[in-house]
Amino acid sequence: MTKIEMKIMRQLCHDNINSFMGLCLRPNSVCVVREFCAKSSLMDILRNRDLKLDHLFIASFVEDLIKGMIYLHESELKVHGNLKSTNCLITSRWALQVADFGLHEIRDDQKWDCDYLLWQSLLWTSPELLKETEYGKRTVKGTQKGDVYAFGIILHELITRQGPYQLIEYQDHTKVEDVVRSVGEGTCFRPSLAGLECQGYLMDTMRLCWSEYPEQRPDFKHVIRHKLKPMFAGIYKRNIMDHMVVMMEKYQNQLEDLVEERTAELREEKRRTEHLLQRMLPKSVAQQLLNGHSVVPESFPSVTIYFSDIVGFTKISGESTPLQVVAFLNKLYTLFDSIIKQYDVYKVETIGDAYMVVSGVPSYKTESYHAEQIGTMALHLLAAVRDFRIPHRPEDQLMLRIGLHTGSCVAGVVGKTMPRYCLFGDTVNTASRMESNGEPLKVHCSSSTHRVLNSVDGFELEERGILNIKGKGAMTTFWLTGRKGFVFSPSYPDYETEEEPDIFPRREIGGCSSFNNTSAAMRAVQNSKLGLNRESTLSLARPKEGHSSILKRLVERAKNTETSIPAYFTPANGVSFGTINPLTRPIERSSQESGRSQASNRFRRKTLTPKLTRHNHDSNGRMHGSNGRIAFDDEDIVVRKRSTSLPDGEVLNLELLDLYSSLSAVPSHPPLDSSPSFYSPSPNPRLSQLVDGSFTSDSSARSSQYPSYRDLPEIVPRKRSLSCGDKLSMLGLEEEEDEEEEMDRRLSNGEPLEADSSPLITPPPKGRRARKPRKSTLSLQPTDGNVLAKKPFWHPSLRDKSPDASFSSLWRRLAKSIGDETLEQSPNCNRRPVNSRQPTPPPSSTPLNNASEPLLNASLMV
Ligand SMILES: Nc1nc2c(ncn2[C@@H]2O[C@H](COP(=O)(O)OP(=O)(O)OP(=O)(O)O)[C@@H](O)[C@H]2O)c(=O)[nH]1
Ligand SMILES: [Mg+2]
Repeated sequence: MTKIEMKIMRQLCHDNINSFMGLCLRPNSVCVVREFCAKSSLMDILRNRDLKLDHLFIASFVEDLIKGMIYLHESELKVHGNLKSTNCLITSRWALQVADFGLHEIRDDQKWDCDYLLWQSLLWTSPELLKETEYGKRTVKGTQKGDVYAFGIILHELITRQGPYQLIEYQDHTKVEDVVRSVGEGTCFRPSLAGLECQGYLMDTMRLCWSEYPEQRPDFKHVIRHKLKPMFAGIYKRNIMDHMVVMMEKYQNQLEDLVEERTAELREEKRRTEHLLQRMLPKSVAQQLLNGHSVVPESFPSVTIYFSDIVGFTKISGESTPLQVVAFLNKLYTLFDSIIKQYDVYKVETIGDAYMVVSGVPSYKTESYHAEQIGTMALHLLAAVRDFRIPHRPEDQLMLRIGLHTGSCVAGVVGKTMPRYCLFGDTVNTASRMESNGEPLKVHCSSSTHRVLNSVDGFELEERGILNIKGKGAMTTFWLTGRKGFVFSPSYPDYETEEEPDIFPRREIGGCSSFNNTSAAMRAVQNSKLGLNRESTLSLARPKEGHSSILKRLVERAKNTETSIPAYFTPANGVSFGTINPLTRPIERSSQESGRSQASNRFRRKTLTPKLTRHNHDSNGRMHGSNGRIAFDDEDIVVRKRSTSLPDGEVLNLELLDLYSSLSAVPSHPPLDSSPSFYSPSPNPRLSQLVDGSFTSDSSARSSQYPSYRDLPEIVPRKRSLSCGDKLSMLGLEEEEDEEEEMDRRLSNGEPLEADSSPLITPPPKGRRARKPRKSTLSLQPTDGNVLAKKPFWHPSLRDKSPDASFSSLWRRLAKSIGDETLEQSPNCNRRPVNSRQPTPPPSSTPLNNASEPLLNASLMV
């Protein structure tokens, strides 16, 4: 039985049927050898969220599946018996092929690696077959109605992309088993249609296909194909070859988008890393490290250093929980950080309650400038601390002691694991001594700082007297009490709503997080006269070429929420407000660009509303003979006839396709009339209309690039080029249309459809390989006996088939690759169809030219 079945299987030949080669028997397993499909299974494709499948892809898969199943059901095999999305394979050219049919006797003993796989494989099995097989304990041949049931489940999968019964997330068998048992119990448990975004006819078809009673399920050829006809309208509008080119282009564009998105993510990660580094080290130093340079220690002549410490911190910590201490210090240092941002200073470090800041490092200006920055900052911090409340001890006044000193120092990076930018020299010690010998809520400074501050306008200093400083001896020191003209408000920013560092929380990509709480930030600015961090808010605003879609979206979003952000510049430390609108320019630019596809960029110089001029058209608007023209104001582009089936060997003008698709964002224009010049309402269809030789208005094709199923027209008058499997050579074009119309009429009148007297697929003559009529656009041409020679390499009839991959050459490759394994099938069997239009190349001269892509796939069955 199996041998006969295999013979039949080997004779099957259809673009949508995966070729079966034979079996390879091993001691404990049987390998099925079949054609390899580069893009793996439909289930894998649907699960891959990176792949955007628009309705054209889905419709094309459905159409291929239906064609394959019609062929299979009309073949001698009659039944698939194992239809599921893992057995619908996708070729490198995005054609769907039905695989793993038949051989139920061999599968009967199949062992599953785990229970999940067993139960999962039953999700496509109809209730009556579940009962018959006792939930997969036995394998049966299956039935055509069972295949239809499986098709219904696959259709649902195609729409939801969430696996059969939307169980994509469940990887344990219990849930899957529950579902299978519910189906088997005959309770009409089926995938949910609630909230499904698809048109009514799709849901109807699904419901019909998975009817509880097999006799209520429709057949593929007459009912399913007819019911789903509106879905294929998009495909038929183009001919299959145009469609394939468009599909491949779309795939390519998707890949480009994906690369762009990933690049944007990478860029963002890099930005975060750099940002993190820049928070740990001064910017210039971080940049040197990022550039791979070592940082040489640098000496600075006269910098001013600030030290502060909390008086009684040890006592406070002793009386508090560690978490309270962390919360307290976090609140305090967030406040400090927000203040010091306004000054030209660098925060060196915090050690416990100690806070160290320097001005003059790593970029040095003048002695007085740096002393002035630190002096003003110290007064500002002191003012803020007076009003500061310890969160868990609101009654206590925080006692901060501040010390300043001016002098020379050396700065450099120490350590490799956690590199730190440190200051060295006696100036650091002296500044620390000034702090430790100071008094709470006072700024204590050395004589050198006093000298410099005295030279700057407005600083008020009082001599403290002579102090014996440990390790230094007697020193005259001073109190910095204020600065004339500067009133530091005791209020401080609402640090709880202050912008958070965007390196740790992954909230928004692209630096928009700074604006997340715009109003809070503005409030903070107004309350405290503090500025926003211009640096971080502007980081997104750098214009850059080739915005990724993620960035485009972000910029668009930012634009929508955009407000003028008051930004505070500190020429006089806290007196003036300005307004910046950092995002405006780049947004304008990116939003203009976002509306266009990449292809459009190439044609940007052309006007976006091209005038099409028809040439050689008749009164019906049909185009004759040679080329049409598109006039772009002053430029003419020749529209070539679709070339692939033309005897003069013209080629499809892909550039033009690109151009047309690039114009898809152009708003619609009035439909065509018969005047010689008109506007293009929708570019892509226009091309297909041009090449098809007829002009009709086409509204459905104006939909966006990824329309939902709702966008599909309910009923679209069939206007199509013929596709593979159509019996055009026998019927002629008109007969084909008549047959369709007749079927439409009968179905709409509720008349039964009797078996087709002229089947699309001629049943294979007994003992001979089925001959499949291959037509498509070729049939529009006078057959000259060697039409195949004119087929381009991507012609559907050649999809995934090496022209030289005759069975014998495949067999030789297989035999070579598996050595002396037993092969069930005779290699001498000639698989070339008797009436094949392509002469069979002699086996000896058959080059194995497709070696880079394996053509065989051996799936293991234990
Ligand atoms: N790329 C590629 N992947 C394949 C091919 N055939 C199968 N696969 C992968 O292997 C998975 C499992 O396929 P099979 O081994 O046939 O198992 P199954 O379809 O779940 O079960 P049965 O066919 O009933 O044995 C598929 O989902 C694909 O991911 C192929 O031709 N090409
Ligand atoms: Mg399989």
